[in-house]
Amino acid sequence: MNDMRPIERATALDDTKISAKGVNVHYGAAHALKDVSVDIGDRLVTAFIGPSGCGKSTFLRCLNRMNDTIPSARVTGRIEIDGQDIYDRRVDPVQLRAKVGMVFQKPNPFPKSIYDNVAYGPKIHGLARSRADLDVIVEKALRRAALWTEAKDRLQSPGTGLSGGQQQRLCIARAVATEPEVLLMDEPCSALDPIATAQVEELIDELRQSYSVVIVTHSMQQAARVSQRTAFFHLGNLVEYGETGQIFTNPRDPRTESYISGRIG
Ligand SMILES: Nc1ncnc2c1ncn2[C@@H]1O[C@H](COP(=O)(O)OP(=O)(O)OP(=O)(O)O)[C@@H](O)[C@H]1O
Repeated sequence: MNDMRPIERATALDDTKISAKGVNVHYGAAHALKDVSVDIGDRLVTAFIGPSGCGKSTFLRCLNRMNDTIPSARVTGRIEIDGQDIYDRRVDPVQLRAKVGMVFQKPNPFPKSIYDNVAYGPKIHGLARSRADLDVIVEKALRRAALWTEAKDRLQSPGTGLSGGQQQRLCIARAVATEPEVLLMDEPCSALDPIATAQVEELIDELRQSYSVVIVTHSMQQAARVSQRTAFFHLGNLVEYGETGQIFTNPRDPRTESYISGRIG
C-alpha cells in the first residue's frame, strides 16, 4: 500500500453521511468536546488524529451514542446520519448501533464460538429467518473481514482462541454482520503486530467501498495510509479537517503543523 494516497476530490464534493453541528460533550464539569461541526463523507475513510486526551474517542462515541452508556457524559448539539437526528427520542440506540457498527482498540470477542460471535447481532436484530440464512450471513461477514479461509474449519471453536489479529478481524466480521452503513474504529490496530496491522489496514480499504469508515488513530502513518479525509483535534476542538494529503503536506493551522511535525502530542 502507498504511504500517501493521491489527493482526492474536495471535501465539499463528498456525499455527506454524517453531519455534526455544534457538538459539545461534558463529563460532569469537564468540557471534553467543544462545539464540533463537521460533515463526514460516505464511502470514505475519515481519520481522527490528535494528542492524547483531545477528544477523538469522545467524538467517535457520539456517532453511535456510546456516550449514553457513560453516566457523567452529557452530549449537546446535533448529529444527523442520512439527515436523521440520531439523538431524537424516537431513535432506539440499539438499532442505531447496528447501523453504526464499532470496533474497539482491544479485540473483544464474546466468550462464544467464532460462528456465534458473528451470528449474535443478526440474530438479535432478526436478520435471519432460518439457520441456513444465518450460515450465509456468517460466511459473508467472515469473508468481508478476510477471516473466512482461516476460520471456516473451526467455526465452532472459541473466538478467544484466535490470534490477536484474527480476533480483531472477528470483531470486524461481527460489526459488519448486521449490515451497518457506518463503521467506527477506535485505534483498531493498537494491539496488533505489523503484519496483522497491514491486514486490517487492507481490510479498511476494502470496507470503504461499502461504508463510511471513521478511524481514531495515534499513528499518523496509518492515517496517511488508510484515510482520504483527516480531522485534527486539539484540547477538545476540531482544529482542522480536510483531505488527508493536504493535512499532512500543507496544514493550514499552526497547531496541526506542530502535531504532524512532532512538536506537540
Ligand atoms: N468516561 C469518562 N469520564 C470522564 N472523563 C472522560 C471519560 N472519557 C474521556 N474523558 C476525558 O475527556 C477528555 C477526552 O478524552 P478522549 O478519550 O475522548 O480523548 P482521546 O483523544 O481519544 O485520547 P486518547 O488518544 O488518549 O485515547 C480527556 O480529558 C479524558 O480524560
